[in-house]
Amino acid sequence: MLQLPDSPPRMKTLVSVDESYKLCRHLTAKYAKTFYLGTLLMSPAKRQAIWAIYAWCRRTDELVDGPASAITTPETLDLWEQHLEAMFAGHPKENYDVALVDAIQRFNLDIQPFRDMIAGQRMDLHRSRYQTFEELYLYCYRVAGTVGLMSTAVMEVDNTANTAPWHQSKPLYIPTQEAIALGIANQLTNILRDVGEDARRGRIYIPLEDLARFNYTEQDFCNGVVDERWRSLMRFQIERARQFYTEAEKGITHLAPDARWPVWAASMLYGQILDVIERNDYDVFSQRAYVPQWKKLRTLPIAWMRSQVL
Ligand SMILES: CC(C)=CCC/C(C)=C/CC/C(C)=C/CC/C(C)=C/[C@@H]1[C@@H](COP(=O)(O)OP(=O)(O)O)[C@]1(C)CC/C=C(\C)CC/C=C(\C)CCC=C(C)C
Ligand SMILES: [Mn+2]
Repeated sequence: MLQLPDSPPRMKTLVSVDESYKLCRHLTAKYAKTFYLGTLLMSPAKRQAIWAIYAWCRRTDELVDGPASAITTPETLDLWEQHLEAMFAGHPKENYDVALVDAIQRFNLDIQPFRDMIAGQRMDLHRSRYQTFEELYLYCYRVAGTVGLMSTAVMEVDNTANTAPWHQSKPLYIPTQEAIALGIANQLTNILRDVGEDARRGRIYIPLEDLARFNYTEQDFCNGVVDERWRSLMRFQIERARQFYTEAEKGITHLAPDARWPVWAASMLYGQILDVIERNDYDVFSQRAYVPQWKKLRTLPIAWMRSQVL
């Protein structure tokens, strides 16, 4: 269980940078098999930084979603935000933070996406319904689009085109919108995969305006009704998520060459969850869409090909 300590001791002795990266690596490997696989395709410095970011994001999410979430209050998140400010000032408070402080300095990370992520977790404290897609989009930007921004800063953009004389008039393209789009696509996928789990916790992330459009009620949702209305509604949601994957994938070619394969892999692997939902005939209430390991491994060479030619 991940938990924020009530009041950290003043002069706590923390682990070394290497030890801290190891902790972050273990956490990533344990909680995020798909992302972990993607990070193994990166250069050592980049993969370590992504583990540190992952660990911070996961621990932030656990505050509102984990086993001890019942005792999380807005003040808990205020304290978490103070720890964040301290990290960006170079002062880690906990063992996991040591690696993130190192990554912040190495990659000159911006604090704003981290603050926005906390704002997204605050939404989970007091909201369990979204009326429109615009409202859901803001939530998705905060909890996931921000991860795209954090990760892009680590993976770096391709600046080779700008150093070649024949490209000098071409401005450096930073694929910010595409990075956010991949975060949104992943989060929409998460939402569709976790419908059953969220319904049991009284949460509906699918916009209520979409439920109404397909004549499907909140009561149907809470009862886990899978019928033609639900299938049409899910087809619509899946199509929307895929549009974000398509937008995101156009940006991959603008990333540094060594980052393209892991990002193609992460995008394709996460997108396959949508294929499984379709194969399960859209029943996300009683079964969890799961991509088997052998299928994930089979995807890696295809992702590599795309990273070379697209
Ligand atoms: C130009 C271009 C395409 C650049 C690529 C940018 C890029 C790498 C984008 C990826 C963005 C990404 C991995 C987003 C993750 C979204 C996500 C899964 C968010 C989860 C939120 C809350 O959901 P929920 O509570 O419903 O989910 P659980 O059931 O609890 O899982 C999060 C849990 C918020 C916290 C996010 C994470 C823990 C994931 C962080 C992931 C990374 C840092 C890994 C990035 C991976 C690679 C391979 C670069
Ligand atoms: Mn969560």
